[in-house]
Amino acid sequence: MSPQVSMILHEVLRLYPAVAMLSRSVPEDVTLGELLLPAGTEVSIPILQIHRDKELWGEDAHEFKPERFAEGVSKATKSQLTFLPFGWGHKICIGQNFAMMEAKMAMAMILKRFWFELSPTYAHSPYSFVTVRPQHGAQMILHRLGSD
Ligand code: HEM
Repeated sequence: MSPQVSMILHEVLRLYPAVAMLSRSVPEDVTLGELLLPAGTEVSIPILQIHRDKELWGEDAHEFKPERFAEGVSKATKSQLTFLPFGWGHKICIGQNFAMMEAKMAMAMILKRFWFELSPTYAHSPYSFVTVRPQHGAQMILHRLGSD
């Protein structure tokens, strides 16, 4: 499948990361720059805020622009840890490659048979309840290809 699909999926995961916030607990005293984190400290990693930070992503951080990822994730992030839809480190999502492949296959199967558009009943209201999801669902209208 074309690289454009990966770019689109990455941009969707940037704006709407399924997991909005991660936490880690510090097992032993750690010094981060001038900061001392004593053992037992809970650290939150605000993925959603990092993904939408204008200092990191530019003034258009809230806009849907898949072309940011035209040259891959490391170019888009300037090799910084600013794109974390699957987490990072030793607990990184074990299913990330599978999930990307699955999404591309599902897309290919749909696009082979249909074109689709958002239903006028759709109200854009993403919210985070365990995972980030559309609060009122995502109603689509599917048109069978070649039927009109
Ligand atoms: C778009 C789809 C998915 C997203 C956005 C996602 C995201 C995440 C995130 C953020 C974490 C936490 C990583 C961390 O703490 O650094 C995680 C962990 C995990 N994910 Fe996924 N995931 C997805 C799909 C999947 C799939 C398809 C599987 C299995 C087939 C899977 C299996 C796991 C497992 C087992 C962990 C725990 C890893 C550990 O604690 O060592 N995920 N995922």
